[in-house]
Amino acid sequence: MLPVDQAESIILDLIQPLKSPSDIETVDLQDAIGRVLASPAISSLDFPHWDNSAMDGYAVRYADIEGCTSDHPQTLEIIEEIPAGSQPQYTLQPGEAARIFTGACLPEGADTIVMQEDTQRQGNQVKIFNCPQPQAFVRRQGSFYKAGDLLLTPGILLDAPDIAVLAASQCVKVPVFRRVKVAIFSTGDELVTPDQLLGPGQLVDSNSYALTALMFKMGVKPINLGIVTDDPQALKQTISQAISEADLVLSTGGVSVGDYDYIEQILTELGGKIHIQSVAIQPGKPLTVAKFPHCVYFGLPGNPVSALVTCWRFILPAIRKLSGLKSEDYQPVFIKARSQSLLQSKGKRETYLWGKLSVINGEYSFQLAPGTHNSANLVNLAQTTGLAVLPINCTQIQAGDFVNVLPV
Ligand SMILES: Nc1nc2c(c(=O)[nH]1)N[C@H]1C(S)=C(S)[C@@H](COP(=O)(O)OP(=O)(O)OC[C@H]3O[C@@H](n4cnc5c(N)ncnc54)[C@H](O)[C@@H]3O)O[C@H]1N2
Ligand code: MOO
Ligand SMILES: [Mg+2]
Repeated sequence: MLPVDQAESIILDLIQPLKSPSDIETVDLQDAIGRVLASPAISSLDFPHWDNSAMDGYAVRYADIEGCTSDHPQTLEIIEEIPAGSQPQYTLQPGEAARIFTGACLPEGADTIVMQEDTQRQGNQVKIFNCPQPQAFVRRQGSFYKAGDLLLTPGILLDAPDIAVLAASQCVKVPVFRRVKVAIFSTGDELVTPDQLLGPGQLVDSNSYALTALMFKMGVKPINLGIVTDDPQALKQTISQAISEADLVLSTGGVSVGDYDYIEQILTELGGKIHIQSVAIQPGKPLTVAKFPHCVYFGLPGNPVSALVTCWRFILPAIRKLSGLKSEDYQPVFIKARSQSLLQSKGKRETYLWGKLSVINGEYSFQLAPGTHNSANLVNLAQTTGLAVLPINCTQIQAGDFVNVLPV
């Protein structure tokens, strides 16, 4: 049994991120949310695009108003009005001001903005009662960003602020990495689909639904291959199809030591190189990982909790790496949270207990799911938002103590 951290590095080493030109596609800006940027974004525009006002008020020459106060106001002649989106017509001369609004271009000759609240207008004149700092409220062209500099680095997950940046730089077609393709199927003679009648000894396939849902959430393209019986021929056919169509394959079941557990044998027959056979993780021990030339195969355990836990712990970082995300964004992140109850483990394998990660009084808190913690019990897995991790040899974490939690 491999320790969990070793299994994690083996898996991440097997994953080659998308990077070839054929892995890049162009999407419309409004479809780029949640995608990974594939090329540097560089704008030909300065930000701000021109010197402009940060306030509604008056554009002035600082030298004209220096030292003025409410007792000794300065009076200036208003020569024009500049709303946002218009082009100033005049150059300010000594003793002149321009009425200006937030976002409007600064006229030539002006260097400072006086906010409206510090002024009083009288016809074509304005009295200035308070002298701001020189250059006050002037947003200089290029002071946020200079045209030609790097705006967004490749390998970032595009979120709402990034979309705003791309929109502002008029990037309407965005180069992104293609969606990762993940084939999913469940194995087992006992399995039926949720809409089928349940016969004696049968069980509903929940794994392929859980994994497909998780893949949708990750923004990958799931290829759902349904249920395959514990028949070596049928399995071989589905596995061949899966490894030819997908970047990653997730199957569940058939990876333990039972007479009907054929996955590892078939992977070997098909030319896969087995890198992992079992991991010291509870639940999820018989995780099987094999490498094919263009695909990594994950044989996840059939027990529903084992399937999801191994997926959360190992597959999601692998998908993030494959998607083209940078190292700091694909590694799993654990949060120290105060456990609300006693956490227990047999101590033999790194143990993952499911529950709710939340913030209570400004502090992360872990609430263990009530009921049986058994890899076959998916009922109390509902609404899980975190997995508390008890390292090997740690048999207890007391209520009120801190525990590492993997948010899921
Ligand atoms: N002698 C041993 N037996 C087992 C060991 C072991 O070390 N020695 N390991 C146990 C552990 S731990 C796990 S985990 C399971 C893994 O078994 P498999 O991956 O071979 O999965 P199956 O045997 O096919 O099924 C296990 C269990 O899960 C149910 N199942 C399967 N597929 C689904 C599905 N799609 N949706 C819902 N439930 C599913 C299946 O009916 C079984 O109950 O092996 C232990 N045995
Ligand atoms: O590894 Mo199994 O998942 O303990 O039941
Ligand atoms: Mg089995």
